[in-house]
Amino acid sequence: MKSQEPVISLRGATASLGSRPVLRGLDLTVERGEVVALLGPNGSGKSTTVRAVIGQIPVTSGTLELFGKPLARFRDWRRVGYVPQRSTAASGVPATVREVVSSGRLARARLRPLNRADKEAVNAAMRLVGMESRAGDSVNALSGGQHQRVLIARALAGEPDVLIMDEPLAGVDLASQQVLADALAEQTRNGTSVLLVLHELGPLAPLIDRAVVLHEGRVERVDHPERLHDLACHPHDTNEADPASKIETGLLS
Ligand SMILES: Nc1ncnc2c1ncn2[C@@H]1O[C@H](COP(=O)(O)OP(=O)(O)OP(=O)(O)O)[C@@H](O)[C@H]1O
Repeated sequence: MKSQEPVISLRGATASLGSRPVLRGLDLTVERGEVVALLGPNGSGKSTTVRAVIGQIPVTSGTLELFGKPLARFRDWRRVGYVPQRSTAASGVPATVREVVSSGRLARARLRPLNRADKEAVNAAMRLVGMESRAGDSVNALSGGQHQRVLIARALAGEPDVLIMDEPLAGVDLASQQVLADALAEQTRNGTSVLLVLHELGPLAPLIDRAVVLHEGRVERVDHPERLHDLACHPHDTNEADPASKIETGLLS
């Protein structure tokens, strides 16, 4: 692979849910080592975009490439870590935190028992999100924010080259948000690329290289997060005629 090839490349992508067209010609690129936030109002297609990228929703026209390969030929899923939109790690299954996080290592271990390197990666992932002391606890005994930490640790345990996360901070208290922001900062320092859906930039703002704002299944605007942050905090600085002024009306809240 050439190093210039983007980690994720969507060109003119369209996708539908049932009979409803949701992505309507979406262009999105995540370069190596880049952190890209997807923003936009409810229903603009953010979740659909990330689910299309991981192959859960078919792209009906346009192109989608991962690490320079068309999705249909992409096999190296261990390079991809995915944290779905808020769900619980538990689902009634009596698993411990360590077991759930270890499941994120399976694609790397390929059915052989976890070796020492695998176990170290699992411990490191739990440590990174501040859950190492809860390793032996049942995930059924965790709070919502702790579940979210475990799901992120599960994705990190596979040591992915790209992390794709759908609203990773939803329902997470401020202290946990900061723990997760620090964990992600550590990952990105190591060169991991990130695509994440956010409603608020919050403590992740300093990590984000590019914010992509969707509207009705297309990219409405691409900007540096500081500019969006300024608009959200000082909406009166914006010009009514400027499409940027739309940013204040709930795109970041
Ligand atoms: N299963 C489904 N069948 C039909 N339409 C759906 C389905 N799921 C979602 N949609 C519609 O697809 C559109 C895009 O949804 P999507 O979840 O991608 O938006 P989003 O930007 O992630 O929204 P949110 O901020 O609310 O999470 C919405 O109009 C939604 O109503």
